[in-house]
Amino acid sequence: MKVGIVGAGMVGSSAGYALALMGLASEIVLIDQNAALAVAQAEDIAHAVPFMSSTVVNSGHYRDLEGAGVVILAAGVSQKPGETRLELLERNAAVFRAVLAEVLPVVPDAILLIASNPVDVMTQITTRLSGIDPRRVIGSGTILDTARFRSLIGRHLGISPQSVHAYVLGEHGDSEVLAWTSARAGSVPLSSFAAQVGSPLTTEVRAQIDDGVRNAAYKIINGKGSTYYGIGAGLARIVKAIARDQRDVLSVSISTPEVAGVRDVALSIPRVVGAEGVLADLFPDLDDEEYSALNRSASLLKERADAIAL
Ligand SMILES: NC(=O)C1=CN([C@@H]2O[C@H](COP(=O)(O)OP(=O)(O)OC[C@H]3O[C@@H](n4cnc5c(N)ncnc54)[C@H](O)[C@@H]3O)[C@@H](O)[C@H]2O)C=CC1
Ligand SMILES: CC(=O)C(=O)O
Repeated sequence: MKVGIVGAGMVGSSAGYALALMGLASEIVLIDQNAALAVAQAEDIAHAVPFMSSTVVNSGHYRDLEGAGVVILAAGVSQKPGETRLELLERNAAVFRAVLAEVLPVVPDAILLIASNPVDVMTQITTRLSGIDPRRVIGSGTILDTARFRSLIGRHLGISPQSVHAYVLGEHGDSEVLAWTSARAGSVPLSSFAAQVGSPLTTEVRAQIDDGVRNAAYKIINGKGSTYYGIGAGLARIVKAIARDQRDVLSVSISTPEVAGVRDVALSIPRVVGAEGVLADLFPDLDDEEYSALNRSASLLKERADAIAL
């Protein structure tokens, strides 16, 4: 599958690098308003290819997206230290208006995979502006938060994060909801597993993990300016599910008819992802506190998306 990437900065190039190393795309095209940056990133990534795969990596213009099955949208501004994702909204909405006007005429049938923040609202905006079936306009949503959650739980329990089945729901941002109630390790409920291995999930441990997940981006941005390796791999993981029609259950964001009592809102819940985009939505069992938190997250996102003029 040919994959287009619009925005060849840290996130777009990291996604391209991950895709190339994993051999998930036959061809990658990187596009950026800074054409020299796109050329340089494509060349650098192409030099990694002979070690790992046979992906053809190019830079190009919007017309070079023709034939792409997935287009990743990673253009726009990123957070400065202390800035929230939602504070980027007006600036990145303007970027998306310009970018979509170029992308849509060339690849009206491609699946759009959105990374730019605030990713849930950008997903809702893209759905509205494009008129594409909402199941084919996919935000990376909480795929990264879910990876952070699984990593910290795995570390606490002394097991691989791949044996942890837990999801972060709602906004990819401050109001996100760590779904503890439905979390499992292997097939065992998380608290039971934790007790059996002698590493109980005390209130203090849960609070530390919550902080580690919710505030990961702020800490990384303070330390090195931006985050990109994690989301680069996450975007490649979503492309893999699409390109190979894997029907993986991933926490991604799409515009959804109703979540936790809130209508027409883009946010993350676990969803089945395959060649046609999102094939099914899954609503995990939540306790009252988690449900209320998801309702608050959904309400906040809907309010922000409804307020933006297109
Ligand atoms: N969804 C997620 O989990 C994550 C999302 N992000 C978001 O991804 C976005 C990109 O972040 P970075 O790559 O670090 O930023 P960056 O500044 O390194 O790259 C952004 C690129 O977009 C390009 N661009 C801006 N306006 C454009 C336009 N109109 N047309 C074409 N290209 C344009 C810029 O020239 C720049 O190269 C940000 O919004 C950031 O917050 C970052 C990390 C994780
Ligand atoms: C920047 C961002 O959205 C993240 O790393 O979660």
